[in-house]
Amino acid sequence: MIALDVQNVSVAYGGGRLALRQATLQVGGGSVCGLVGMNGSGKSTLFKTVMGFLPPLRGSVQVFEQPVIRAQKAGLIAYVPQSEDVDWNFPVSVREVVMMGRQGQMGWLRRPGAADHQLVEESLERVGMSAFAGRQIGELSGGQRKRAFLARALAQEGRLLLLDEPFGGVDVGTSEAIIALMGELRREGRSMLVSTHDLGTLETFCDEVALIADRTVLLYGPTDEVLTAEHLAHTFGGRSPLHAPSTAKLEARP
Ligand SMILES: Nc1ncnc2c1ncn2[C@@H]1O[C@H](COP(=O)(O)OP(=O)(O)OP(=O)(O)O)[C@@H](O)[C@H]1O
Repeated sequence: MIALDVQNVSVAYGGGRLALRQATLQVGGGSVCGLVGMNGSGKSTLFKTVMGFLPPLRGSVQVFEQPVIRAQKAGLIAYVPQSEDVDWNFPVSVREVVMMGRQGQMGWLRRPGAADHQLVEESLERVGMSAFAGRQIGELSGGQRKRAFLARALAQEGRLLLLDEPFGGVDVGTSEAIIALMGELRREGRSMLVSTHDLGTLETFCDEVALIADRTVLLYGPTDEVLTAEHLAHTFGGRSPLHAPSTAKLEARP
């Protein structure tokens, strides 16, 4: 089954110029897909579109064969935002952030039950943040902040995880811990779309890679087919698209 199916999606912020132009991308069920491109190429916009924050002007987005809004309501999509997109002064503790991951499942009026509390503690434990659970989120290091939001995504139990630059501003140890966690999640059958500038580690954790430049997806498919010097030169040289995404089109996995 295809976890994420983005077809010819165009998006603009506030009716301005297009921030995504006819982007097409698929992520296979149970796969980890790296999303690679320069600053301003459209990675965060793609995440926001898949989250349903930005409605496409054209094209369609489906998550596990459901429209985004329905997939969102069903709690299928978990999002780990870029650190820049979080208000770190917000007066909330790490534990409270992680509990926010349960909100969709609880509904707005229900209070968390024992199972919710247990899942929050397990998620904190899994990312090594139990000792920091009571801390205000602004009082964390860069790596701890990433871990806190990863724990929120775990608590949510989403089947598709969107990780926007999980390695930004973290040390080698934290990067390795995040990669190990992604491996565990993949073995659990979760699918991931992971934006990163860290080209060196892509091959270690990605089944698939999507290259994005000038606000559209140039190419996506199996890591070894996509991640060539020539393709990367096109992506980072800002030149025109190589060829249609279908050349390295993903085979659907069971
Ligand atoms: N809130 C916004 N309002 C208007 N335009 C925006 C907004 N956010 C991003 N854009 C524009 O949309 C395009 C894609 O930006 P986006 O933030 O998706 O890139 P990115 O690949 O995530 O970049 P980075 O690697 O720097 O995070 C850019 O041209 C950018 O200037």
